[in-house]
Amino acid sequence: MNIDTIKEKLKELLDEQRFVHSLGTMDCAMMLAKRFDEDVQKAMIAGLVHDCAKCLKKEELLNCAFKSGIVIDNIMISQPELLHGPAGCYLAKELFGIYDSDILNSIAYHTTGRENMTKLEKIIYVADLIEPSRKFKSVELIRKKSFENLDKAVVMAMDNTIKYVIEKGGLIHPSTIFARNQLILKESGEDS
Ligand SMILES: Nc1ncnc2c1ncn2[C@@H]1O[C@H](COP(=O)(O)OP(=O)(O)O)[C@@H](O)[C@H]1O
Repeated sequence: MNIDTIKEKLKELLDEQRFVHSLGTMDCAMMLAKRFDEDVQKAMIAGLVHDCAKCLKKEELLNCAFKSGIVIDNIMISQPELLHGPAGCYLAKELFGIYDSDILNSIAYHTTGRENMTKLEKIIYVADLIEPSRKFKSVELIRKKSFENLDKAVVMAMDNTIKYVIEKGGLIHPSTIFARNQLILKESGEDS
């Protein structure tokens, strides 16, 4: 499926604001892919499709998440906003005919991140947070960092999300903690 066909189909699945966010994420993913020598087409598709399950009702969300093949844990069940990544991975295959595992994993893990993230997974994780319609306080700092050092930008993005979830009194998904620790250890040269 080409990008224009994906856009048309995606428009039917998402509300206006989420569709605009998806186009913004696609553009940022494209720029980051060029900057960090990643496959631009893959980055654009992953950025465009990453939130395709965002507007599903809870029952459908659970159903698609369980069919994705991604391990669905108790934290995800008790915070269902964490299910749209895995559910999106399933829909990406079913509705958009996407079978590239790096694209599918970038969609599946775009909310939590995980240990050993690929370059594409990091690009989608960051692009989701820095796209132009995002307006939170430290967004400009993360935008700037994302074109200088992708790993540091992922850590900054995780810090921002972790603080936000804590302020809401929510549970932090452990994959985010593992991913963040790994990237910080790598940066300080203590991961080997
Ligand atoms: N690592 C995490 N652990 C727990 N909850 C999270 C985590 N990351 C994000 N969330 C929650 O999931 C929601 C959806 O995340 P995300 O898809 O990144 O945001 P958005 O819906 O703004 O695109 C966030 O608003 C937050 O409440």
